[in-house]
Formats: sequence, structure tokens, C-alpha cells
Amino acid sequence: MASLAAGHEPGITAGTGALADALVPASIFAPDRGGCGEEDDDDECLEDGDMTNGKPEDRRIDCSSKLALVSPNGEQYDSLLRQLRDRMEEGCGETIYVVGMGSDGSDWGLDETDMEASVATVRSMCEQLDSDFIPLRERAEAAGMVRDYLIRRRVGELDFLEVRVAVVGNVDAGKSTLLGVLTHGELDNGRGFARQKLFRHKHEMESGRTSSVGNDILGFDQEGQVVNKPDSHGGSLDWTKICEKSSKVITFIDLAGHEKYLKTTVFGMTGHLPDFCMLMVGSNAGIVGMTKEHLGLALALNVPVFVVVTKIDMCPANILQETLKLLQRLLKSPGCRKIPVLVQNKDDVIVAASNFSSERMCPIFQISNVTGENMDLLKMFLNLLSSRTSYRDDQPAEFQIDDTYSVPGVGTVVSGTTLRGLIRLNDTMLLGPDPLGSFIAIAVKSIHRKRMPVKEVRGGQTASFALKKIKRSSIRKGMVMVSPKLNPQATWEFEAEILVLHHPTTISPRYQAMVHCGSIRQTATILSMNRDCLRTGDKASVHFRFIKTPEYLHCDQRLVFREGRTKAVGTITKLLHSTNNMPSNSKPPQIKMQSTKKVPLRKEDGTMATTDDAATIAQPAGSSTLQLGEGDDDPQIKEVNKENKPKSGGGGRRRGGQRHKGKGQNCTNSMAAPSPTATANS
Ligand SMILES: Nc1nc2c(ncn2[C@@H]2O[C@H](COP(=O)(O)OP(=O)(O)OP(=O)(O)O)[C@@H](O)[C@H]2O)c(=O)[nH]1
Repeated sequence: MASLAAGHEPGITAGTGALADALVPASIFAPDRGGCGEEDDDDECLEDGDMTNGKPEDRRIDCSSKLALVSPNGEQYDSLLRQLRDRMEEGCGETIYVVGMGSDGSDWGLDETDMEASVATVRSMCEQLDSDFIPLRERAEAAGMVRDYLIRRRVGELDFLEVRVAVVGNVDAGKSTLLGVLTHGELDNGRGFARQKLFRHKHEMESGRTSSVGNDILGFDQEGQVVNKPDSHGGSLDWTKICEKSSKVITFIDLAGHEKYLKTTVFGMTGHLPDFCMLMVGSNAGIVGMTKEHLGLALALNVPVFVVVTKIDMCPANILQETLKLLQRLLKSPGCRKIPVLVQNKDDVIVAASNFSSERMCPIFQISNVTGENMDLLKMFLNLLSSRTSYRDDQPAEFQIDDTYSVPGVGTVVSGTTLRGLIRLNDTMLLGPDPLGSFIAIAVKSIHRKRMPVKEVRGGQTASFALKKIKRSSIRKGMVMVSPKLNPQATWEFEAEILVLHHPTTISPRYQAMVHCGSIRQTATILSMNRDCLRTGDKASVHFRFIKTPEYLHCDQRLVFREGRTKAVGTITKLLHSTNNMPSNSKPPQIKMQSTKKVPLRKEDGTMATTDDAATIAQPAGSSTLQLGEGDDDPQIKEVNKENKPKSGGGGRRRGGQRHKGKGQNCTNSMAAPSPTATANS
């Protein structure tokens, strides 16, 4: 019978000996029981014993035999169809379907006749669901053949499935090079050839878009072939053409590797809503620099991680083994609790992709950007990843803004991610909150997806909207556009359960740091907490207040709270009403927000510097070990930072946290508000 690929946790223990024992082969995740549409939505219980079919009402219809697809009666067919539809919805329009496996204990595999009949049934179900049916692999099992298929919803010319992958890793791990190789289809020379293409592409600015967070796209057609065809002269990519030809588009959120850009990296991870995180590790350099920091960030935000180990062409075998060993030790450590899985062939890719959403599994690829070794496996995996954001259209729409532009002849344009629901051309949405916490009605004049004009966007899709009758200066990152049905409220104060990942001393009430939550990035003060003070590793329920403007929040949203190397992660548990509607600095609310765009500067390496980059470049030489000031978005903070620069010795910039101390606050060593010296040393 048919089975949707499902894994079971292998229950391995950490291997201490040879690497082969330590890293789990992907095959260990291969499903050992089938069941059409088995429910395994608990990501912790891959070994769920109840593998009977689908929803309870369907359980009376026996689909557990591997022969269920051979000639189902009407009721069975409807049940199978319903389960497939549910599964496709869960996978945001696609799923991997296995034919020839049952959950009734019989040997797997079908003979040729039964396989043909089963395939005909699945094909007919795919037609009903207007989906493509793409063979992935065939393998021999005890009683015959088993086949895996990718079933993917058909999309119109202007539509495609969208998956966002954040690309992180230490400097020199080969991030830009890999993206250059993937998106431009030409191998690297080991001396920066491939990344040059990417930079050139980024510089074009044809869309008028520059972003502190780079974006590159990779399109796959229905057959899983890459559609990117760079222009033979300039090597540029035509996004519209790629999107038109693609059934799936991977958007890479290219995040900088250097520590000084950590603020941007955090913003990319929270604000750009990645479905997955691709952690790059140079095989020769190993787990160095920001690798752990970036991994920790992905874990804190519950973003499933896969690892790409690069430069295997130039790495001696023993060093590569050492890197893999350290990697698996890190992934299995109590802080990560991942199951590292080495992906070595196409079977492994299918098993890894089928089980990846479990969040526990962490596939590891070993590639060379120079020889192209294993690049086909990585591409195949990317094509099989499905979005984690549901695309149900019946929910009221919510869109979070991560950037704003003024486009000549068009007006104000906002870009960001549709969190849920459906937004159509000419819809009226509520935009806000402004500094007073209000939302204003706004009409959507035009919609672009990946630079392509479209009529609608839905949950999980990124988009840009041209807005009517609004100045760009009155919109800031972190604002939202939501359906009027939601009657949105802005929040000054909220409660969150937080875990302190790192702090050099103690955190007490009145401590201030930057809250990253979705595309919101604003300093907040701790007003109170259920403990006297917090140290590294402590958990607490904390009452926060934004210092500048109220924000649109939800319970259960993840947040990162950081100031320099101090980092805490948490979840919003309660939105609180506040009668105090004034910013902490007691100045009248600024109606005009700071422009989020600057004239781009050129960085030393030839890339375009962005707003964040510009702030960093402005730091004196020798300050690279310091983090960016937390309040860089705030013009007032920029002023203070400027004033403080000569005094702070190590190029120290005062942090936003300090600048936004409430009136009458004491600057104590308990870090209620850190002193400039403490900051520079942190
Ligand atoms: N031999 C070899 N060289 C590689 C490989 N991947 C990248 N490189 C080289 O490594 C250098 C650094 O690669 P980048 O792509 O710039 O590294 P990055 O991670 O993007 O670095 P940042 O952007 O600074 O964070 C370049 O000179 C590449 O040509 C590989 O697989 N093999």
C-alpha cells in the first residue's frame, strides 16, 4: 500500500569511536512502517506507534495494506484522496509519497502489475488535486519494488511555491561562493570567481532594491531541474523569467558571516522568516568564529538547520574527518539535541528531506564549490524542501514590513513577508502601528513577488506593495499591514518567558537591550521579572516595555533579546495594556520615522554597503571585536554614538540600551544599565 514517507527516531547513542559510528547514515531514517497519511505531527515522536491511517473518522476504512492503492473501492479512494490532500496542505502544496509500503506488517514491495495499478490510482488522485506526480526513486524490497514520488501542486505561470533559506556561517566558509555556484551554474576557481557573479548581480539594483540582507533566488521546474539561466553578457539573472519557469523558488537570505554584522544576521533570522537555515562550515577551518553563534540563533528561533561542509576538494582527509566529528559532537550536545545525518547519495536526500521537518534531524552535506562534488545532492534536497508556513487563505491577512522604498513614478513601496491569509490588489489593509499606536486604512495599489507583478499573495510568500497616499517616512521596519477584521492593537508592554544564553554579569530590572521579534527591532526595558536577577542559563518571566513606540505583537511569538554579547531568547506569553503611551525618553512621539534607506556605500570587497554596513564601516579601525550599537536605527542613538566615539577608546560606541535609560535610572554594575566601560569590555 501507499505510504507517505515517515521516519522513526533511530534511538542511536552518541558514537565515540570512528566517525562512521558517530554520524548517522540517512538510511536509518527510512520509514519502517507505512500508512497512508499517518499523522506524525509531534516532531518529538518519530517512533509514534500508532501508524494507522489519517484522521479518526477514516480509521474504519482500511488503507493500511500496501495493496490499498491497487484497486480501492469508492470509499477507500475518497479516504486516500482526503489524506493526500491533508498531507499536501501540511506540506504547503507538496509531499513525498511512497508506493509499495504498508503499515500492516507485511513485507514491503509490489510486483509489476500491482505497482502499475497503484501508480495509476495515485496519478488519478493527483489529477483530482491538480498536482504533478514526479518520480524520485525506485528500490527493491523483500516483496518487490517500492517507489517514492514527489507530489506537488500545479502552479500557474505567475505562481510558484516559495521556500526561504537563511544562509549563515563564519567568514570564508564559502557562503557567497556556494550561492554564486547554485544560482549562476558555474563552478568556482577557489579564488573568488563564483562570488564575483553574485556581487555583480547584487549591484545591478535594477529593482531599486538594496537590502541589508541579501537575497538570491534559485528556481526549479516541475522536473526538479534548475531554471536559472544567467545572461551570457553581464551574468545577471532575470528574476521574472526564473519565477515564470519555476514551480518552486528557493530564496536565499544571505546573511553576513562576520561578527560585526551579527545585528543584521539576527534581523535576517527573525525578520525574514526563514523556513530553514543552511549553516556553512569550511572543512579546513572547522567549527570556528560565528558558527556556534549562528547555530544557536537558528535553534533559539526553532528554525530547522542543515549543514553544508565546503572546500572538501582542498581539505586533507584527516582534517575533514576531524571537522565532521566536532560537528556531530556539537549537534548532539545537550544544547542542540540534533541527530546529525550524513547525506551521501540520492536515497539519503529523499530520506533526509522527508524527515527534515521533524526539526531533530540535521542533514550534513559535504561539497566542493570548485569540483562540484555532491552539488547535485544539495540541489535535489533544496528542491524537496517545503515551506513551513501554512498558506490557508481563509485567515485574516497579516503582512510584516521589513523594508521601505521610494520608487520614482510609483511612490511608497513596502516589502516583507505575508504571515497568513490572502492579500489581493486593491484590498484595504490597516497599516501600523504609528508612534501613537494607531493604524490607518491603506489601499494596495500594486503587488510584486520577486520583482514580478501579481494580483495576490498568500501566507508564506514575500512581496512588495505600492501603497497609496502615504509617505515613506511614516513607515518603519516592524510595522504591519493587517486585515481590518483583526482590529489590531499596538502594545507597549508585554510579558515573555526568557532564557539567558549569555550574559557576563547579571541582568536586573531596568536593564535595556534590543528586542528582535519578527521584523521588529526596538530597544525594550525590563520593568520587572519573577527573579531578582538573571545570569547565564537562567529562565524567567519578564515584563518588558518598548522605549520608543508601541508594536504589533502576538502571544507565542519568538524573540531574541540582545545587547552586545548578551543574548536571551524567549516567547511572548502575555500582551499587557499600558496607560502610559509616551516613549521612555519622554520626548513627544516622533511622527516622522527615520528613513530606512541610505545611499549605498561601496565596501572594501566591492559589495554594496547597506545601512547596517555603513554604520559598521563608520567605526574606527580596531573596533572589529565590538558589536554594533544596539540602537543604530535610532537617529538619537546615532548622535550619542558619534559624541561618544572619541572617548570610548577601543572604538566603543555607546549602545542604545544606555542611551534610552529612563529618567532617574541608576547606572549600576548589576547591568541595570551598563556603563560605557562595561560595554566596551563585554
Ligand atoms: N577550493 C575551494 N575554495 C572555495 C570553496 N568554496 C569557497 N572557496 C573559496 O573560499 C573563499 C571564500 O569564499 P566566500 O564565498 O567569499 O566565503 P563567505 O563565507 O561568503 O565569506 P563572507 O562573505 O566574508 O562571510 C573564496 O576565495 C572562494 O573562492 C570550495 O569549495 N573549494
